[in-house]
Amino acid sequence: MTPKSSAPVFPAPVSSAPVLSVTGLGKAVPGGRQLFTGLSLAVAPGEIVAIMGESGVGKSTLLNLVAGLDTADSGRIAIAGHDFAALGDDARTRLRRDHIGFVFQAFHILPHLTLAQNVALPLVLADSPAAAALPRAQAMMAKVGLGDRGGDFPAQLSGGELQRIAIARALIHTPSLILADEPTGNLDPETAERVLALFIAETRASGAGTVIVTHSDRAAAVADRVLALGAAGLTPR
Ligand SMILES: Nc1ncnc2c1ncn2[C@@H]1O[C@H](COP(=O)(O)OP(=O)(O)OP(=O)(O)O)[C@@H](O)[C@H]1O
Repeated sequence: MTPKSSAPVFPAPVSSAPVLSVTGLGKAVPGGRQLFTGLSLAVAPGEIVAIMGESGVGKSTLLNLVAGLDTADSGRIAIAGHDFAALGDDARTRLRRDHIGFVFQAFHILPHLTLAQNVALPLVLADSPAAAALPRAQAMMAKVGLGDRGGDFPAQLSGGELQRIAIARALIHTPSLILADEPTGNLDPETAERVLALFIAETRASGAGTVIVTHSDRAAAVADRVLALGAAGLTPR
């Protein structure tokens, strides 16, 4: 009989290295106006950072740059220690797919897929077989209170329900970094409050670093840090 090991069981190491590191970022809009220059930001694992600022100041542009969906004029962006600029197109796509969860209006739920298939998509794109991905998607949908809707299609859902699906999809592949652009935009105040509470609870449970771009004081109030984007760059609010 094998003796029972007395070796201690160590918890997974907790790394405080930033999941997002932005250094000296500069971006001008195509017309030439400088949106920001020398902008820096570090987000630790498990940290929730809200970015606020006037309309047109460049919040969504910053999020798109961090997501690798737009290219900066200067500076450096690293996700989970990987520098975007050092990677080719395929590796950059892979980094985005594996390490980032998106709650973006532009990342619409696909209308021709069932809700479970939509939620499973990040796993399938990361080469997980559908047979394994779908049960995980169902479990994630249950967490956001939509466990019985997996076979439905997006057109059958309300705005708040769709936003919950977007949250489930953003979290299913346990990303290191979650990027959310107005996660409660377009929702009535009561639904916005519920979706926000769910989003924060799930984000906290996942341990991912999170950046939320928002105009909502309610959303900012649940963040660990609130930064204002303006002419002086990112400043504490
Ligand atoms: N492709 C583009 N061509 C020209 N200008 C652009 C382009 N994309 C964004 N802009 C401009 O860049 C500026 C910043 O836009 P962005 O969407 O990042 O602002 P924002 O702070 O997120 O605004 P809002 O709070 O209204 O969503 C705006 O003035 C916008 O018109």
